[in-house]
Amino acid sequence: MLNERNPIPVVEAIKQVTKYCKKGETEYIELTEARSRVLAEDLIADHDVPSFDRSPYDGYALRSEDTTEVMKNTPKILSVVGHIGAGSVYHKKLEKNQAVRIMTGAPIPDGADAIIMLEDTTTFEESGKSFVSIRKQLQHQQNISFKGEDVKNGTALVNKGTVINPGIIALLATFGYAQVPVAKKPVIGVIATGSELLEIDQPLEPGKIRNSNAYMMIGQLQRAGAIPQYYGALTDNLEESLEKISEVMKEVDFLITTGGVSVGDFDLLPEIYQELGADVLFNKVAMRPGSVTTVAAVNDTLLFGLSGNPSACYVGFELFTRPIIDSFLAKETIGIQQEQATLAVDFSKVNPFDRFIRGRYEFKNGQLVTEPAGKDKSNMVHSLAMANCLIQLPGGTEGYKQGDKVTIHLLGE
Ligand SMILES: Nc1nc2c(c(=O)[nH]1)N[C@H]1C(S)=C(S)[C@@H](COP(=O)(O)OP(=O)(O)OC[C@H]3O[C@@H](n4cnc5c(N)ncnc54)[C@H](O)[C@@H]3O)O[C@H]1N2
Ligand code: MOO
Ligand SMILES: [Mg+2]
Repeated sequence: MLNERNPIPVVEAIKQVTKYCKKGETEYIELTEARSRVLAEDLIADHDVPSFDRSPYDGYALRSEDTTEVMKNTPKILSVVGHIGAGSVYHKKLEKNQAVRIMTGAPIPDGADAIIMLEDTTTFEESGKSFVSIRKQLQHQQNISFKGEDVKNGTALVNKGTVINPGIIALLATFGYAQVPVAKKPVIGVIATGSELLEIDQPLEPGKIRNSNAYMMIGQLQRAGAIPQYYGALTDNLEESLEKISEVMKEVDFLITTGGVSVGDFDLLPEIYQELGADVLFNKVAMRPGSVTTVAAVNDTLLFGLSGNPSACYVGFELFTRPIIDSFLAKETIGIQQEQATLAVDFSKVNPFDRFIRGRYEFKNGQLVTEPAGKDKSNMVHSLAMANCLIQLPGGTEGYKQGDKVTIHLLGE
């Protein structure tokens, strides 16, 4: 048990946490439920797409050699021997000077090697028979959508670990995935702590506040692709809290608590970790907000002791819990996307610790620019609502100036 608090660098803290990465199992779900889930197996084509040569136009299928004598003012007349739409097949072989009227998507009849568009033809009837007048010469294989031109059998299409988007859903449907193998979502318990907390349906009372962190984290967990399991708020009572946390740990893959990790008289988490015999990975990180963020492990179950201050809780989640979710889902990329952006305003507050400011980014004249989303104190909630990124300002002895290049962490909204 760590009693002293030695701040460790953020990257070191992330490294400590990711040692406990565990990969979840695979489950099969309906294709209609697959969007935003993580593909658990490589998607490899098991047939050509299209699986037959087909017409890209509404027109006539013909033998290009029958069009060699077509001149500008002397069209060629072909006998129309069939009529097929997409989904139908012309079963005979096309003979000399024959054509089949064909619609987009229909298979090229045997013997035909080109398609002429309807616009380049005139159809007429004579003695109860159909004919088409061809006004254009065609080349061998002209206007054919070839078997396998889109995807060749055996092509690796999408890697496992990729988040499924509507385009991938189109591929999965093309290859007949009625059930899709996806990474099972981790179940993550959420417990709020603090005798001051009211539930969201309770009226305010003197000295009390509504529990916003638990609901915020439920949203963050859903955004990250996990299943939140909310176990309510605990009052500052050691025995009851210890009992509840020990019980909940058995039901979840990971557990997050918010509040009670600092040095206050009612901050019970340090003692709870001790009672649990937990291995405390760190209890101070060289960052603002969230310096008191604590992560402990009981066997392979991580306990994320996030701060009670809303902004510190939010940042602690994004930096430390999100990578664990990504690795449980076996995502190709772990952690939220980082980019370089230009600071749009001065940020003069100096801090020896790295700062993660709730920010907004946008493109201006092709450049990514960013600025704080609102007031920056860790006990504030308002700026969280406006944030679409975290602006990382490395600790030091000087502030930052408008125009400085900074790293931003995109929250994925
Ligand atoms: N003497 C010191 N005091 C404090 C230190 C320190 O190093 N020395 N650290 C400060 C920092 S930094 C932070 S951050 C907070 C962390 O406090 P805890 O994680 O122990 O959280 P609590 O004390 O339980 O609550 C802090 C604050 O947040 C409010 N809170 C708690 N839970 C919720 C919730 N579910 N929804 C909304 N708001 C919540 C709570 O009412 C308090 O106002 O400690 C500083 N102090
Ligand atoms: O560093 Mo505390 O965790 O936000 O203000
Ligand atoms: Mg406290």
